[in-house]
Amino acid sequence: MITSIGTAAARRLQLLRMLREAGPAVLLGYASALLLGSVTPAATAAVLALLVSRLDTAATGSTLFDAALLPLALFGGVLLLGHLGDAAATPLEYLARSRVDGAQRARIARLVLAGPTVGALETPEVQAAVRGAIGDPDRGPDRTVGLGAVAALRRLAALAGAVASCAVLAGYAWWLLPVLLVPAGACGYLRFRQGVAVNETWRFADREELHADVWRQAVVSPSEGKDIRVFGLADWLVRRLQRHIDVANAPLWTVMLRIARGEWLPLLLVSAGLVPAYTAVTWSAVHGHSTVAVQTAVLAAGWSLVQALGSGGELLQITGANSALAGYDRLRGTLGGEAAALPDRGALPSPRQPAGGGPPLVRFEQVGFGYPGGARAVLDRLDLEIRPGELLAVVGLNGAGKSTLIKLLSGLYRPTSGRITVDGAELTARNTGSWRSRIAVVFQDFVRYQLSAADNVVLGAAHDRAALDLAARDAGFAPVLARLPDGWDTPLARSRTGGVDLSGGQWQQLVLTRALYAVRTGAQLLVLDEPTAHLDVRTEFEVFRRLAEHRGRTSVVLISHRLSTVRRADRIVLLDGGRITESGTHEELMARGGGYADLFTVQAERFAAAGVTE
Ligand SMILES: Nc1ncnc2c1ncn2[C@@H]1O[C@H](COP(=O)(O)OP(=O)(O)OP(=O)(O)O)[C@@H](O)[C@H]1O
Repeated sequence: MITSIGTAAARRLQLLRMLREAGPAVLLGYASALLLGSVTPAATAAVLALLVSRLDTAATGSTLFDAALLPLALFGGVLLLGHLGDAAATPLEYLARSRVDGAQRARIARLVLAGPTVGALETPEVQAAVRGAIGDPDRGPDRTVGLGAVAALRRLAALAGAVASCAVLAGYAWWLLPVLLVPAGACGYLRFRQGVAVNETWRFADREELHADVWRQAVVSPSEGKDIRVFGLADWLVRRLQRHIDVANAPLWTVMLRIARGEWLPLLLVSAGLVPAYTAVTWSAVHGHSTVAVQTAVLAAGWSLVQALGSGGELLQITGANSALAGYDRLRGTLGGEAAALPDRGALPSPRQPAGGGPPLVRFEQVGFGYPGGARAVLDRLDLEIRPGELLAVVGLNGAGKSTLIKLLSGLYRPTSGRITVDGAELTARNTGSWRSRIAVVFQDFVRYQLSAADNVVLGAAHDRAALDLAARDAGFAPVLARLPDGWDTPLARSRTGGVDLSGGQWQQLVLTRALYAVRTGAQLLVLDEPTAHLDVRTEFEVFRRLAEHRGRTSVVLISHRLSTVRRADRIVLLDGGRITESGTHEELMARGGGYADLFTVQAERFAAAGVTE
C-alpha cells in the first residue's frame, strides 16, 4: 500500500511538472482561477456565519440593515470572485490540457522515430505501449497526460479549498477537524483504489482492443471498403468488431458493477464524519453552548471539506493518465536503448543532405537474419558484394528474402549474425543516419502520402524544379504530370480540394521519380524493389533504359520478377534458401543451366505461348 501511494505521489508530481508545457501565463492564470473557485465555499461559509452572527446580535429596523450590509457586500464579492474563477478556469484548462497533450504526442513521435530500425515497431508490446502512452480517452478509462495534469492541479486546488475549510472549522470548533478529516480521507483513498482497479483490469483487455481498432479502421477505410462490399463482409465484420469490443469490456463491466454495488461504503464514511459533526453542533446551538452562526459555518465548511477530499472524479482522470505515463516509460524502455545510441540523442534525421564521394562498396558478410518472433531464419550466412557503380539484379522465388535483404541494406533491421559493411565500415545504429543520406530506396509497399505531387517526391526537402522535371522524365512520370490540373502542386488525394488520385502504375512512376530525384540530389546507391511491377511493358523498357544511364555514377540494386528486364543488368544474383546461390551476367547464368536459367526459360516460354515478343 505504501509503495502504491508512493508511486502515485511520484506520478502526480510528474503530471504537475508537465504543466510547465502549458506556458507560464496560462499556468498562472489557470492556477489562480482554480484557487479562487476552490476557496469560495470556505469563504462563503465564513461570510454566512458573519451575516448570521450580525443579524443575531443586531436590533431591528435600520440597525439590522446596517449590520447586514458589510457581510452582504462581502458575500456578493465572494460570489463574484468565485464566478470569475470558474468562468476563466474552463478556457484556460482547455488550453493547458491541449498544450501538455501536444508536447506528449511530439515526445512519443520523437521516441518512435529516433530509432533507426523498425523491427521493434512490429511487436504488439510496442504498439500497446504507444496506444497506452497516447491515452485515448475514447478507450475505456485511458486518459491523456494533459487531462491528468489539469486534474492533478484541480486536486491541489481542492486541497487548498480543504485547508481553507479546515481554517474556518478550526475558528469555531477545532475538535471537528479529526471527526471530519479521517472519514473524508478514507473516502478519498477508497476512490483512488477504485481508479487503480479499473485501470489494471483495462490493461488486460488491451489486445482485444487492438483487434477491435483494426476492424474499426477497416470499416471506414475506402480500400478495405471495396473488399467488404464486394465479398459481402459487412455483417461478418460488424459481428467480429462487436465481439472484440464485448470481450474487451466484459472484465471492466464486472469491476464497475462491483464498485457500484459497494457505493454504500463511501456513503457510510461520509456520514460517519458529517452526522456526528452536525449533531454535535446542532445540540450545542440548541443548548445555548454555541450560536446559529457557528452552526451555519460548520454545516457549510464541513460539507465542502468532505467534497474536496472524498470526491473521485479527478482521481479517475489522474489514474487514467498514470497509465499513459507508464505506457511512455515502457516505450522508452523498449525503444530508448537504440535511440540513445545515436550521436545526437533525441534528434531526428534531417532531410536528405547532398553526400560527397562516389558510389559505395557494400558487403554482406555471412549475414544471418530472422524476423523478431519468426520461427525460421530468412537469410543464412549470406555473402554478397554490391560493387561501386554496377547495376545489380537480385532474383528469387516468392518469399526467398529479397525484400528482407533490402530492409537490412537500408538499416531498417540489424543482421542477427554477420555484418554489413559500407566502404569497409560496419553499418551500425550510429552511422545509419549518414548511410541513409547516400541511398534512395523504392519499397515494394511504398507509401502514398496525401501531399502534393512535388511534396510526394521531395518529402520535406526544398524543391529543385529542374531536378524534379528531370527525375519525372527518367521515371516516365512527365506525361502524367502534364495532365495534373495544378502540375507539381496538385494534391494527390481525392479527399482534398482540387485533389486527384493516380492509378497503381502512375503511383509507381511517382515513387520512381522520388528515388531518381534523390539520385540527382546526391544519393549514390539506388535500391528498387519491384519498381516496375505495375508498369506496362513499353513504359518499363523506357524506365529501365533511363535507369541504366545512371550506372557508373550510381550503384543500382534492382529486384524484379520480370527477367526480361533483369537480363540487361551488369550482374544477376539468385537468392535461394537464404543465400546467394548463383552470380553472373545473364549469358553466364544461362550457360550454367542452374536455377536462374530454369526461371528464365519458364518465363520466356510463357511469354512465347502468350504471343508476347520482347
Ligand atoms: N515483417 C515481417 N515479419 C515477419 N516475417 C516476415 C516479415 N516480412 C517478411 N517476412 C517473411 O520473410 C520471408 C521473406 O520475405 P520477403 O518479403 O523478404 O521475400 P521476397 O523474396 O521479397 O518475396 P516476394 O518476391 O514475394 O516479394 C517470408 O517468409 C515472409 O513471410
